[in-house]
Amino acid sequence: MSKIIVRGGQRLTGNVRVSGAKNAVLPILAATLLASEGESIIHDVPFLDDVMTIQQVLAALGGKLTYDNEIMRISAEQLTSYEAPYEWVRKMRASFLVMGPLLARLGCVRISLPGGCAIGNRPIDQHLKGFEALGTEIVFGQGFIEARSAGKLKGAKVYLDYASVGATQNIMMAATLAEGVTTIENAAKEPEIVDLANYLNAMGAKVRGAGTGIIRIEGVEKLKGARHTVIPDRVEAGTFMIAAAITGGDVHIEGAISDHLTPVISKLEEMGVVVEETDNGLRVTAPKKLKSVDVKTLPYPGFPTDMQSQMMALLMVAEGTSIVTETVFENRFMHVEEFQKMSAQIKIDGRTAIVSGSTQLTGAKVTATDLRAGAALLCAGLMADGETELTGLHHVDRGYVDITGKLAALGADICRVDDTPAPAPLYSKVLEGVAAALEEAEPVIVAAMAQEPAVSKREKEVPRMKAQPTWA
Ligand SMILES: CC(=O)N[C@H]1[C@@H](OP(=O)(O)OP(=O)(O)OC[C@H]2O[C@@H](n3ccc(=O)[nH]c3=O)[C@H](O)[C@@H]2O)O[C@H](CO)[C@@H](O)[C@@H]1O
Ligand SMILES: C=C(OP(=O)(O)O)C(=O)O
Repeated sequence: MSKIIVRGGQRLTGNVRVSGAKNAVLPILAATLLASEGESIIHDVPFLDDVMTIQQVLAALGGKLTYDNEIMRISAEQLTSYEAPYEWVRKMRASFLVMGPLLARLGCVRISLPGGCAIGNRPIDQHLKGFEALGTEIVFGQGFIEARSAGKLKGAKVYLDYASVGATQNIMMAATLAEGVTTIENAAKEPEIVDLANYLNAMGAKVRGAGTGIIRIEGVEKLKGARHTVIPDRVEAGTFMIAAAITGGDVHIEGAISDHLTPVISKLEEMGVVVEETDNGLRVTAPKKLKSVDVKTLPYPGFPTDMQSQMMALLMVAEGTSIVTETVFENRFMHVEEFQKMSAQIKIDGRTAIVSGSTQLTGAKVTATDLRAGAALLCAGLMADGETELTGLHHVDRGYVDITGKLAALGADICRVDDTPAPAPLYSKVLEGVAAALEEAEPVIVAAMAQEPAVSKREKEVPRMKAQPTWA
């Protein structure tokens, strides 16, 4: 079983570069499916398992992709399937974001119900409500959904009952090619929504108001591939801010955008941490003793739920008692049991956790119960007495680029032990192998194609769906 081993007690110092944002790049890669012409070139694409997953989904739909040096090139001119396969969609919730683009491009989609971190029920009713308002008929199968529209989608007014990030993104993408104007009311305001809107507009879309509660999308005839650079990951940046603070360190977080981190910065400052803006990031300096604070997670610009567990790690060592309230996901305290193995004093009462501070944490064998929980346990391990051994690394690999290497470069006593080679490099080797094999086989394939009868040639020129919708 792969594990990360951290020995606590090292003060972190130095510079760490933040990678492109997972939660921005995934919807942007889904949106590349909207381009019926030209190639999209996406910069700062982080090397993450989730990125590999969406890459598989796009390839299964007919997208042609290359990925090198954090740059992904995608051509989706000829989609060959309307079906997002179960094997990939079950792995990651964000795969569901191909539904909007496929409806907009093809007028039909078959998609499995999404998986992802088990932090709550995570329904998709708001996504579907939006698609229905745009003129889509939706049928539920066993574990999957089929949806179709009788022609182009039609612009409509959509009011979201909850400012859902994913629903806002999915509906926004679907509306870009709809006839007429769509407004999304009570839209999510996260920076990742703004980043997606910027990319869509670069493709030729007309999206206004992203980052506010009302987004207006005027449908256009078609979209073209575009070049875009993904925003830095505010959750990764926030995680390193906590890592710096918990060790009483002095760390420069290169690429961190202060505006995206306002709630995290203000809570850290209340605790006594000094956060200074620099030309290209944030410098975090922490005193030895920190004060307790209360934290309540909320949609942006409130305190992010994706930073709740890391913040809790810090509160465990601050002086005094803190109250943490999780309002976004109903089951996002699973890390508490793991923290308790490290001697944390935390009581849970419904959606509230009461954290007693000034704890001398002790190293233990712990498991990442979700992506952010894994990072939070590493933060706790950085100042625990003795050795902490973290397993469940498949969660961490979904969303952090080489967190072990980055922490080690800041002075942490940390290492990763993989039974099998780490999944990401292995994957790239497979891709390299496939690319090399294809290159070698190309003359043979071309020759074989030239000998095929005329009827097959015609089929090749007209991209066909792999399967037909049940109503076709
Ligand atoms: C890939 C990605 O970007 N993931 C982020 C995204 O997830 P995601 O887009 O799934 O989060 P949402 O904003 O949709 O979910 C927030 C809340 O809305 C509820 N809800 C959502 C959709 C719906 O149709 N009905 C409904 O009731 C959810 O159950 C949850 O309680 O935003 C979350 C909230 O900031 C983050 O924690 C995730 O890291
Ligand atoms: C919950 C998260 O991701 P996802 O929505 O993909 O499960 C996260 O990034 O913390």
